Amino acid sequence: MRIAAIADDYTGASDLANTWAKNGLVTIQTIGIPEGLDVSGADALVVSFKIRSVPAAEAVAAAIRAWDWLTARGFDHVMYKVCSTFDSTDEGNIGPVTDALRARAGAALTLVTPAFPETKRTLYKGHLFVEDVLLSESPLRNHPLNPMHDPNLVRVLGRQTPDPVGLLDLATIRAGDAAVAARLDALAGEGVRSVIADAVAESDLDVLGRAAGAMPVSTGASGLGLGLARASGLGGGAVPASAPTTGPSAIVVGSCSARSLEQVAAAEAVMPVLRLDPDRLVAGEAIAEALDWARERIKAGPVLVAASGEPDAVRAVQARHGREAASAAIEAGLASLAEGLVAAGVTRLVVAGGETSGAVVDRLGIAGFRLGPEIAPGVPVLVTLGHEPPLAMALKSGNFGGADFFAQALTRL
Ligand SMILES: Nc1ncnc2c1ncn2[C@@H]1O[C@H](COP(=O)(O)OP(=O)(O)O)[C@@H](O)[C@H]1O
Ligand SMILES: O=C(O)[C@@H](O)C(=O)COP(=O)(O)O
Repeated sequence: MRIAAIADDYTGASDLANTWAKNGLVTIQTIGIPEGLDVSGADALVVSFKIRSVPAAEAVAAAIRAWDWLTARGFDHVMYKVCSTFDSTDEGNIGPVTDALRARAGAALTLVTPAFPETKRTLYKGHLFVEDVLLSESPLRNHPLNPMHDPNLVRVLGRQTPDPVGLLDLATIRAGDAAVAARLDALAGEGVRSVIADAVAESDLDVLGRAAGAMPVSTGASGLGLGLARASGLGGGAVPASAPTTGPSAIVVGSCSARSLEQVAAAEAVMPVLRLDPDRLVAGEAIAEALDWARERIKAGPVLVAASGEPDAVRAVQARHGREAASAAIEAGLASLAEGLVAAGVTRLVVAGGETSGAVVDRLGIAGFRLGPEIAPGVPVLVTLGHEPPLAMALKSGNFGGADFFAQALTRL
């Protein structure tokens, strides 16, 4: 079974590609549909889009294009990679894309689970836990673009799709493959189209990987990816080797997630850190000065530039400028900054934040990545394909990595 994924953001794509690569699948992460890239040697392909927060019709159109491209090239199963914290709004895009891919594949059901036990995202009776608390009590309640206030994913997904959503509960999963198959048949008979699946341990994801792998499409995060990898029968490839690059390094942070804020604070002890004024960023100012500041320092060592703010400050910025406008302007500013840093010789670049990574990678015109070793669960070293000179990068999801992630990442790039 050759497996592929359509990822709704670039950090999430690198997280899944990391799971597949470290399980021995030869994996390539592409940016969009890889028209000009040779991917023939890959067991597994992750096509990255920036479609988590765009209008649903746009997300559906991109996903369907990728589905057609992947299935025409012999991929047997395609997973829609969403966030392990189910980041989405009532308008989508998890429901609309899941429905559209199911219809395109002619499938009766889609299994949906964001569980990722390695990073402490678990699902019980349809309720998503992030570490020790429900999703709605986790820092995700303050996300700048998709604040998550409801931990019951049957309900959350139910608001994103006209079709009934069912639950495959842990007891059935623990009863094994036959019990799961019987329950899925019963749910399909009741008219259910999307099934939220519990999972607390990786062994639950082995069962779900086998069930999902028997269908053409699924929706999930790295945990389901692990189950699919194990079910695929592939996995003989070498675990990615370290590929240290020399040259100046920099870190660009647009994530406002609690973990990223902690990591920026920790970096202050070990490298120069510049915190940007978000109002000036929205006004299109501040980047030229930030670039001058960074250029003066990168020959001596790494620098970090952050736009990030605490939840109250982010809400205030959004109230002044509008949520979408503020996000788009800040992302564009950070993309210009990254472009300037690479032009100034930076070859080792860490970007924190999914939307931010999308904006930066697009601006740099990167076609895809080969996978390097894991830095922290969910965050691998990425080596650019089709960029001269090659860059060593890490795209850090908002809530991943320990407090010292940034310093740690630079020792691996
Ligand atoms: N100080 C700020 N005020 C308002 N929005 C901000 C600020 N700093 C960054 N942002 C925006 O917040 C969003 C963070 O999302 P993202 O990059 O996906 O991070 P995460 O991975 O943590 O979700 C981006 O759109 C970014 O431009
Ligand atoms: O599944 C996950 O948690 C990550 O892969 C992911 O998608 C995180 O998104 P961002 O926090 O927006 O980077």
